[in-house]
Amino acid sequence: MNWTERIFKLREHNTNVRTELVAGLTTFLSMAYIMFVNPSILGDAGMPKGSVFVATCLIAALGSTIMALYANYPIALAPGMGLNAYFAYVVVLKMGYTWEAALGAVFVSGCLFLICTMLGLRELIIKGIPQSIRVSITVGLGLFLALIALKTAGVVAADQNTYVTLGDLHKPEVIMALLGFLLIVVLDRLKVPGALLIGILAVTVASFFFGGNTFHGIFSAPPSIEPTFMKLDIKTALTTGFLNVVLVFFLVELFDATGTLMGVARRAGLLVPERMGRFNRSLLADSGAIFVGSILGTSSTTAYVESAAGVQAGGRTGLTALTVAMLFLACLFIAPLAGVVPGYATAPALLFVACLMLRDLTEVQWDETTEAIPAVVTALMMPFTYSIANGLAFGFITYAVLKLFTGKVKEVHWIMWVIAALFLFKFIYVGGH
Ligand SMILES: Nc1ncnc2[nH]cnc12
Repeated sequence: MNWTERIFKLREHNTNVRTELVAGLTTFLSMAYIMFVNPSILGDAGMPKGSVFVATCLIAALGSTIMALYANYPIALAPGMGLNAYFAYVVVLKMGYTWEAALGAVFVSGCLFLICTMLGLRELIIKGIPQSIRVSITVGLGLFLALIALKTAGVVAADQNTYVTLGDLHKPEVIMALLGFLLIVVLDRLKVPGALLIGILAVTVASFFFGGNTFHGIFSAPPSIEPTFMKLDIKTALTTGFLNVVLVFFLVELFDATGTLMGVARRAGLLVPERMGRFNRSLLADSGAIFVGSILGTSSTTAYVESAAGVQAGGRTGLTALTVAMLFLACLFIAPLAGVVPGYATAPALLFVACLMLRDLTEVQWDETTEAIPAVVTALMMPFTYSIANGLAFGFITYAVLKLFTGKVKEVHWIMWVIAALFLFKFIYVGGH
């Protein structure tokens, strides 16, 4: 038996090395933007961009490797969008803390997160989440992905009066993205292997002819990680004034990662009773990555919803995540090549996956509004607040309140009351952030 079969049990999962590699490449291409976006966002907080680039690649590689080898899950990790913006624009630029102190807060929240996971608190929370909200997590992730994709493709644009509006459909990027989307749907329907990857590469090739894309070479030496390595300020992070920052990091990390893991694992058919041991391992893998990331010099690492693209391409085991890890590692040296895939080339793949994730809406109990409304609220608030954790927070609170006032208190697991109260307290005390 070869090593891939021994470690990842490919046959048991009805998959093979080729499918897993294609799935890994698909997920990687869908999330590679973080290598460039994260340094840009954290750079706004005064962090050295080159160093953040190295930290981002290293923690994505390390986190995804742990997920691959320890949990055998096809889910990749990287510093999450949302929390990086909170880190830079709220904690550093608005509240006036140093980025070193903000890294310290990520470290402390990561430790809390790991302790919480090891004590089995996360499992308890997951068991207490009602079926309707579980379903809506996948749907909400789908809507969240759709928004990211449509915005990246330029199909949806910001508007001062209406928040969102139609983008400029005459732009070559938008047209290429829309054609790429149709190409992926057709190829997938015709069961062509690697449909998503073909779509991404086709738009990338077209971008050289119609989008003004240029080639900047293949290799480059990585910058030094020294400016952010071990620069975290834990002392400030432990002061009382910093408590709410740590609390926000902790709650968003907890529910963002848990929601993503549940949603993507469910789509991969891995959230079944006989495979729950692996799910519990996946929870440990992502909590460990957060505080290691803060030591390297990046905001909170989380399971990536873009992994759903690889799952759609057939990825079912850790070999998919290991492929992503190796590609992130390689990117330390081939950043110019990775940078050649434009956002509007990966957006069609994400939009396609997003559409498929809405299928779970059929599982909502539509004739029982105390189940259906919290489910819809959860799903809607994810894209509309640009946060998976906020979607869950609104869903939990709505669920608890509706059950309380309709005489259905007994249907609610005690942990749901605790979480709903905690989120209510957070919204009242900390407000929107
Ligand atoms: N915060 C986040 N959670 C899940 N997937 C993501 N992909 C990018 N940012 C993410």
